Amino acid sequence: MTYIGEPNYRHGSLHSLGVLITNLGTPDAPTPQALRRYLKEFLWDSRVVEVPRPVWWLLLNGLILNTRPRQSAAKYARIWGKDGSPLLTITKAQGQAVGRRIAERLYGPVKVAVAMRYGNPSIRSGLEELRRAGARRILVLPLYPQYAASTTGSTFDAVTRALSEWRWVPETRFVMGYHDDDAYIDAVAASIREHWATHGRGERLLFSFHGIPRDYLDQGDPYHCYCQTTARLVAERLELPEDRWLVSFQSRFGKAQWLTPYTLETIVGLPGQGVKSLDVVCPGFSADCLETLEEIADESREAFIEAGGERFSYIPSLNTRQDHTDALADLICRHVQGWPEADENYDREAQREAGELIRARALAMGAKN
Ligand SMILES: C=CC1=C(C)c2cc3[nH]c(cc4nc(cc5[nH]c(cc1n2)c(C)c5CCC(=O)O)C(CCC(=O)O)=C4C)c(C)c3C=C
Ligand SMILES: [Fe+2]
Ligand SMILES: [Fe+2]
Repeated sequence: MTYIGEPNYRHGSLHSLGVLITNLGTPDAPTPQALRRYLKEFLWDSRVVEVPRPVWWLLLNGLILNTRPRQSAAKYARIWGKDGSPLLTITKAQGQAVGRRIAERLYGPVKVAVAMRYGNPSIRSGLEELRRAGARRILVLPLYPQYAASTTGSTFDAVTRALSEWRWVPETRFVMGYHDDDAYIDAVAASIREHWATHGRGERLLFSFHGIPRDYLDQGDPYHCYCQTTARLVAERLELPEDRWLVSFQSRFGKAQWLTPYTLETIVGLPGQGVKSLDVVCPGFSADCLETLEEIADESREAFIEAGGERFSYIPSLNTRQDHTDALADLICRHVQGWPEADENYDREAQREAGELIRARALAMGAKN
């Protein structure tokens, strides 16, 4: 085994704090070939599909990867922007905005890198970017407000797997979720209030979260609980009566039972109950992506209107809203507490001088740098 090392390390180098901001990932292009590559990596993750490997290998390679890439590519083509996949473009912009905000708030040097759990830029390349910037302490922030083993847990696996190949393993911390974080809840509530002020208010507000198999909840995954808590807290902030809001779960994959009620069934059932205007918000997605732009804003809207609904309004994800950036920056600043770069007594000049001294001593003792 050869570990990734620091052959050119200069004694006394100024160490920095690294922040790795991650999201799920997206194909490189809206084509069947790119989708095949992306789905192969994504759906082979045993945190995502827990079916025994030999059975799943046959199903995935014999059936799913021969049909789904084409269908999904057509959906991606509908939302693809001039700079690529919205999920990637938005996550990169979030990384830059959060980087600027934490550089103002932290005392020592800090580097932010953006990475995707599947596809590009990979977790490995994001960590490498941080290593090159001298990050000896790394905070990982997966942009999933509600912890799920299949998202946050899987990101933990990928990060620790990559770091296990490093010679000099950095101090590492993870943000495992922020479903009830005050600033996050406030930002979601503010985005809804602003949407209502501009577009008017529907008779009901539906909180739609990505689903997971029902069995994962039964095995102890806290995701379902966290989604319910987020929705309740936002509804409380908005002072919405109980009968004005609902929670549902979207994007079911495969034949097994997933978390219910299903979003599509809920949406098409509402006009029959007399609900003709509906607002939908997806607080589990920190960036707009296929699941919000295509499945909710397009497909679900059509289904609602076809079922007799009159007005359907999708409330965008928090994306690069200032209050979202501030909430994420605040989360980072709280999680790096106790690390020197976050300490108000951190003195950049003193660190640099100490570095010079160490380097001079190392040279005097015959080290090569
Ligand atoms: C926000 C949290 C998410 C959870 C939880 C989640 C679980 C989960 N997803 C699949 C299968 C697919 N998801 C796909 C797309 C997708 N999923 C999320 C987020 C969560 N997934 C996002 C943000 C996206 C969009 C990515 C983008 O490029 O815009 C897809 C790919 C698209 C498709 O072919 O339909 C699949 C497949 C499972 C099986 C699962 C839990 C076990
Ligand atoms: Fe998903
Ligand atoms: Fe629960």
